[in-house]
Amino acid sequence: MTATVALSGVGKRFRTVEAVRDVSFSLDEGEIVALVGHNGAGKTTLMKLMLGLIQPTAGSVRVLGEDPASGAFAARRRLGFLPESVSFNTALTGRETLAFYARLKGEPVGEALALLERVGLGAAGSRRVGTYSKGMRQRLGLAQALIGAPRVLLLDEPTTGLDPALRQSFYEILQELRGRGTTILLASHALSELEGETERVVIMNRGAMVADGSLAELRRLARLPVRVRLTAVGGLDGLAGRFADCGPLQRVNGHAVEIAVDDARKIEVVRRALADETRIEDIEVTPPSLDELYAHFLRSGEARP
Ligand SMILES: Nc1ncnc2c1ncn2[C@@H]1O[C@H](COP(=O)(O)OP(=O)(O)OP(=O)(O)O)[C@@H](O)[C@H]1O
Repeated sequence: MTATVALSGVGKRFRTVEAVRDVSFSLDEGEIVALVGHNGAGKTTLMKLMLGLIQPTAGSVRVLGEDPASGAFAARRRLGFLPESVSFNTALTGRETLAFYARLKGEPVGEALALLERVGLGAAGSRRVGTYSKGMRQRLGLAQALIGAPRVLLLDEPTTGLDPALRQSFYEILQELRGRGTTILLASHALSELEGETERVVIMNRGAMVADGSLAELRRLARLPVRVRLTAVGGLDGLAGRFADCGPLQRVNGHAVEIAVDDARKIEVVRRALADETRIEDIEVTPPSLDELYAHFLRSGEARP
């Protein structure tokens, strides 16, 4: 894998605010990485550093092998950015807007206009942006970010304002870009929707990185319990007692219990439940969600000195 973005010991201070401190990670070609953290955690600051809009006060930032804050940052054309709040000139049409950004980037206008179709705005291309819905403006923002087939795409809360169907097609576009080797960094608060879309997650807390890994790695590190839900035929008579030694157990309703088991013991619990097949009619095993992992790593980050 080739690293497209490399951060090493990066810090950024705005007067008294330490927005980012000692952050190191690198992003590879063809990966979608979620950047998550509470408001003010430093996500946008990291993106601005990668774009070269601001300079780090410590450490180094390299994007496509160059320093983005240097005046001669030739790789800027290979970078796409969708800011958190997209604001366009409302008097221009969608087509005029994309043509404007294409010229600004020195890219062929025709190719940029084809992106309107790609984000589902083909039919609305000749309408003024002032008449667009929030979701349409967001898609125009994505089309703008895709001009010039960027090798690195930085998206700041891109799915805000998109309905579920649009969100789905938005992630389809990202998966396609990933397949072509684009690096995608996606800052978001929408943890549950990220779960199926990204393999790797970087968690920020008050300017510091508190976790970086695939969901599987984060689950292994966090050692949070897996939930095993057993649904019994008839009542719960004796069921709680038979699984009491497996972990904390909660009644869900008159037919089901949920046991929080160590990952290492889940198979044993499932086997035991299967051996009870005359009584157990359903078994559901749920690993810790990204929401739970996020809360865990924020807590453990807070616990650090
Ligand atoms: N130009 C600036 N001047 C002073 N402080 C700033 C500046 N930009 C960011 N900050 C501060 O740096 C910290 C990190 O801000 P940043 O915008 O990176 O957070 P974020 O994780 O993107 O938050 P959100 O989820 O709300 O977008 C915050 O405390 C913010 O107030």
